[in-house]
This record gives sequence, structure tokens and C-alpha cells, in this order.
Amino acid sequence: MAVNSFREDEQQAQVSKWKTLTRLYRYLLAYKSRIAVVLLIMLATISINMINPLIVEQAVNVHIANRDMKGLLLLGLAAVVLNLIMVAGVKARMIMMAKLSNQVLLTIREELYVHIQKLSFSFFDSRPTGKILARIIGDVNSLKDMLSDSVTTLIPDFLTVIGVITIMMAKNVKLALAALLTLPFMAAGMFVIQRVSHKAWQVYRKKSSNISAFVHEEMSGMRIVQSFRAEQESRDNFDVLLKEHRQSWNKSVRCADLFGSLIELTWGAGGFLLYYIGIKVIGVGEIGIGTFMAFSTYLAMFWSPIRNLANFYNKIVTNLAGAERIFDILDTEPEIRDKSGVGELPDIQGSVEFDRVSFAYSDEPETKVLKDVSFQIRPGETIALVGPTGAGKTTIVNLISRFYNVTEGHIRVDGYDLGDVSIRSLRRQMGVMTQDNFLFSGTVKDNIRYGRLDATDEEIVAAAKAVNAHGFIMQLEKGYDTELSERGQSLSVGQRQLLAFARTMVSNPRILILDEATSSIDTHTEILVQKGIQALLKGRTSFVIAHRLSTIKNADRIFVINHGRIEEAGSHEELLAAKGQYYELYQAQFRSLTSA
Ligand SMILES: Nc1ncnc2c1ncn2[C@@H]1O[C@H](COP(=O)(O)OP(=O)(O)OP(=O)(O)O)[C@@H](O)[C@H]1O
Repeated sequence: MAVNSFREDEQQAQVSKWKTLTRLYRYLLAYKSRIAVVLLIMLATISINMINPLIVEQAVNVHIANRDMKGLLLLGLAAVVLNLIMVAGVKARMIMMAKLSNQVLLTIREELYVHIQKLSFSFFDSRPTGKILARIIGDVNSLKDMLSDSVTTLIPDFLTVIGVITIMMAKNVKLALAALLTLPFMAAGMFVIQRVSHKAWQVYRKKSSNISAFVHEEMSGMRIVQSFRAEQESRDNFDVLLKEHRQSWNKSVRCADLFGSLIELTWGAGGFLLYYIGIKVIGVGEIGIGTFMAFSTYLAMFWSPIRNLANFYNKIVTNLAGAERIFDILDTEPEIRDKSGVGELPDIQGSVEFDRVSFAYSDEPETKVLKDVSFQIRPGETIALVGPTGAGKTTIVNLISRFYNVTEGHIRVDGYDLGDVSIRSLRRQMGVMTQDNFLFSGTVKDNIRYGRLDATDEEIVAAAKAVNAHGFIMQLEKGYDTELSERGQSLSVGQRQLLAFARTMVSNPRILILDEATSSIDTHTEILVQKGIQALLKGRTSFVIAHRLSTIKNADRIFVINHGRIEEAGSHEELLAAKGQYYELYQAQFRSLTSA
């Protein structure tokens, strides 16, 4: 299977940077009115900042030159008030922007999560959970500065540059041009650096993602790691990933540093030209001391935002890779989705028909896992699927739940082709129980209610009683209100199975799919589980990937699956009498159990 493990970097389609950026900023535009307020505040603060050198010029050239102390005092007072307003404005705009960008991150994260929920099994088959986590958490976080700085840095600094250039031009064109002379060199340098830097940051994000995948996998399998004493090997693998991560980080940071050096260089050169032209070409005597002081302040005011803008650009280049990875997921279409205009599947009886169904997994389209499978199941029938490993049993039941689309043929439920009804209306009437009996953290009651969110407490208890789970639940410290740890690790395997039965029982599905867990449990719980299974199967169409002889014997029909086909079908007695594959299987697997 082509799975992208922690050992390989993810593949990603190349998208234009401009497209990614505009798409990202569309999220900000949803908050137009708040951004307008921030912009207004900024306009005020920038204006005050611009006026400051003019106040100095006025103070020196007019008030100090004329020894007008009263005027100077009034000017000073006005300057203090204006600057206090500026400080308050800067603070307010920073708080507002931080809140706004956080809101955008939440929106993106939510959109991503909802989208991922819609994606098909094939999406999850092909990538480790850790890499998905890395996108939802790390990549989304990486956008934070980029979003907030775009309003608090990009716009004010851009306005400042425009403002300073205008004032400088108005005051002295030659001096202004001298300051601008080095800008084209800086732009050309930045263009070259960003290309290398962007690639380096893309690699860095992929390496971070590999680490996330590794850690997630190792944590999930920590019991296995410890019981096989594989800690050292695990550490070695981790070290390799860390080394790759460090190298990619170093390279990216080196690229990012080049931005800073370039700015300093062009800033220095620009300053030199300005002073050179100011002193040599125009001459200090030509202009007032105050004007010259104002000009040198403007010089700093010009280059400082240029540096900020360059840093911001650097930030975009650094974090664009994160945005690309988020949009890459958002652009992944769910393979399994409703056709346009599909109808709802009405309440069903539960008949199921496979009509010449063939199937291949999309990553291996040449290998047919199911080959021309046909059968008809009456409502309420229990079918046990048996056969060697890899035969195609799970694939059959996954197709009934429409976790994958058939490659050829049709599956019908009560005569409705699965492709012609909404997935939701189909799954609402189905119950799927996998071997791992996944439980969530929360109370016992919450976990059972997961089967049907509007189930009452009485219905929950009734469901638990029906599958023999009530007894052990009542022995737990807080009964139905006992908190379970993640995946229900605080319960025994058998108890987890019983809870999963109760959860399915409460959902009362018409069609039940049960992948019987094979783990051995104590005899007492085994009896409870067997009874639980029989209670669950009663009155509904059921497909059981069966491992217990009792389930197989009680089934209405047994399908022996091999090499993607149904090779034998019939009741336990019929198949034994036929002395075919089932007979062999029975001899090999169950004989010893029955004679024991
Ligand atoms: N997600 C997948 N992507 C690609 N191939 C798959 C996928 N799942 C299963 N297969 C392949 O399809 C074949 C049938 O697998 P399936 O899980 O249906 O077998 P099974 O009869 O349920 O086996 P077992 O009893 O071991 O669970 C196997 O060759 C398997 O490698």
C-alpha cells in the first residue's frame, strides 16, 4: 500500500504563492469592519509619528531660534498629548489584531477539522495520523504572525514609507532619490533569496510533520515498544528524524538570515548616499539645521519600515509553506460523497444485495481484492464471513457501509443502489463494530450515548442490560458516570467489548456489521460477550466477520471467502457435510476448541 510514513516527506502540488496568499487573506477580509477600526487607529498613530520630526523642526527653527519659550512649552505640551494618544492607539490596535488573527486561526482550524471529517478512508489509509495532526496544529499556528503582522506591519509600514517618501520628495527631491537609489538592488536580492528560502521552509515543515507522525505512532504503540524492548531502536529512529529536522531548520534559518544582511547592507549604502549627497552635493549651509535634523530622522523612519516590510516578507516566505499544506488538505475532495441530487434512504427492512461486485483499492487499481461477488441477504439474516487472512472479508463489509465505492457492479439495500442514496441516511441505519471497540474519553454513559445522541438515560441502561454490560458497569466506582481514560484503557478488553455492544444496541441499526474481536477474555466475560452478541444480532441483518464458533454456528448462512470470492455458502451443517474449505477450516481452527 502506498502509505506516506514518517520516513518519507509528503508530496505536495506546487501552487502559486500569490494564490495561496490571497486565499489566506480572504479569511481576514471576513472581518472588514474590525480591520477598518484597526486601520483608522493606525492612521492616527502613523500621522502623529509623522508629525514628530516636524514638531522638532518647528521647535528648533522657529521657537528656539526666536527664543520663544512660551511657544516652545505649548508645542512641547501638544507633543506629549499627541504621543500619549499614539501609545494608547498602538496598544489598542495590537490587542484588536491579536484577537482578530486568533479568530481567523480558529476559523481555519475548524474548517480543516470539519473537512477532514468528510474525507474518505482512502485519505486516512494513505497518511499517518501524526501528519494530519501536524497540519491542524503546527501549520495553522504558523500562520498567526503572518496574519496579524499583515495588518499591523504591512499596512502601517507601507503607509509610513509612502508618507516619508512624499515628505522627503516635497522637501528635497535629490536627497529623497539618494535614499531610494539602493531599493532596486534590495528588491532583486530579496527575489533571489525568497526562492531558495521558500523551498527550504517547505522541507522544514515536512520534516516537522515526519516527527509528528513518528511520535504519534510510537506513543500509540508504546506498549509494544516496551514489551519488545525496542526503546533503543525507537530512539535511533527518532534521532535520525531529529537530525534531518535540525538540518532543514539550519538551512531555512540561514536563508532567512540572508534577508537581514541584505537589508542592513542596502540601508547602510542608502544612508551613505544620503549623507554624501546631503553634505557634498547640497551642502549643510544650504538648509536649516532643523530641516537637516528632520531629514536624518526621516531617513531612519524610511529604512526602519523598509526593514520591517522585508522581515514581514521573510515571514511570509517562512510560513507560506504552512498555508500551502493547509489548503492542500482543504482541496482534497472526499472520494466518497453524495452524488448531486441523491435521495434519502427511507427506513429499511434490511435486505442486502451484491450484484457482480468487484473492487480494487485506489492505490493498487490493478489488484482486484473482490472479484465478481454476488449474493442476496434477506432482512434479519445473520451472515458469518469466514476465510483466511487477506481474503477480502473486511473489504466486503466496508463496501456495505460505503466506506469505499465499488469498482464494478452494484450494492443494493432494500433495492436502493448505495450510490443513489445519501451516505448519511444509509449510515444512520447501520451499526459498525470494529475489532478495537474504540472508546472515547468521557463517562461510560457518554460512550453508550454516542450510538444515539438523543437516547435517554433509561434507554442507555436498557441497552446495557440487553447486552449484559449493566452488571460490570454497576460495579464501577461511579457506575454509568465513571470517567473512562482515552480509548477506555482503564477497562478490560471484555468490558470494552460489552460497552461497544451497548453503544451499538442503543443506535438500534437495521444492518449490523460486526468484526468480532479475537482477543481472549476470561470465561465469565466470554459468556457475557457471546450473549451480548446474540442480543445484538437478533432481529437485524448482520454481517459478522466471525472468529467464535458459537457465532458461526448460530449464523443463518456462512460465506467462506477466499481470494476475493465467495467460495462456499451455507449453514454450518451443510458446509461440514460438503467437506470443502469450511470443513478444512473447521478442522484446523475449531475442532480442538470443541473437543476441549
Ligand atoms: N486500505 C487498503 N488499501 C489497500 N489494500 C488493502 C487495504 N485494506 C486491505 N487491503 C488489501 O486487500 C486485501 C483484502 O483485505 P481484507 O482486509 O478485506 O482481508 P480480510 O479477509 O478481512 O483479512 P483479515 O481476516 O486478516 O482481517 C488484502 O490483500 C489487503 O492487503
